[in-house]
Amino acid sequence: MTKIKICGLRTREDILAVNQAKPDYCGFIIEVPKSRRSVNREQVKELTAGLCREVIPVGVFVNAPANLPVQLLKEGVIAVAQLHGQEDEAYIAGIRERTEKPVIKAFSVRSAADIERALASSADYILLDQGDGGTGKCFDWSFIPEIERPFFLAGGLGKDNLEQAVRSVHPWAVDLSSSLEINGKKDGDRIQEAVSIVRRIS
Ligand SMILES: O=C(O)c1ccccc1NCC(=O)[C@H](O)[C@H](O)COP(=O)(O)O
Repeated sequence: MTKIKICGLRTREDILAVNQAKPDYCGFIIEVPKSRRSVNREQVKELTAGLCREVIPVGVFVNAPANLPVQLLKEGVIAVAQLHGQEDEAYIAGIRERTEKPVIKAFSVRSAADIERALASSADYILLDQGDGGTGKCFDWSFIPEIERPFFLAGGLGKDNLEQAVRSVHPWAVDLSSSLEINGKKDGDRIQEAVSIVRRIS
């Protein structure tokens, strides 16, 4: 069954919405000043405290000092670290050794070579995305070959292309953010609709 991650949660209303819709994962953009979805470590602690147990909390980081994801993983505030910057193999290895928790490494796809680079990653999961993350835009899925390892597909996914993405690209998980927002805020009905689409077709 294809898994679904809802990313960029910021408020208690967002938590109530995912508790109801029950995606497999939810994501928090943590201390990324350039993102309007950024939350600080205290906020993410408060938010995840209200999260139901079935939904796995993922911390999304961009070139953060490694102590930030390590501390939050060790405290159990997040269960998975998603690295969305230029973190290298040594950084990934360090987090895994220090925490024994899973790591998702995101790659921006502009060519088939970017996919090759992603496939060589030692991370537990790779995430194929457009641009810097949270852009609401798709990349060209025709770059994606048959992939044996589990991967997240992200970038511009929404109700109009979710079914096509699952059926044609066969990702292990889909990751959505922008299309689930109205005026910059997550919308509970859109979250529910996206989860229902994925549950129905997988
Ligand atoms: O969402 C952000 O603002 C963001 C900022 C910096 C790094 C990553 C970010 N988002 C990561 C995600 O996992 C998004 O869900 C993913 O890129 C898909 O986004 P969208 O195209 O908006 O559905």
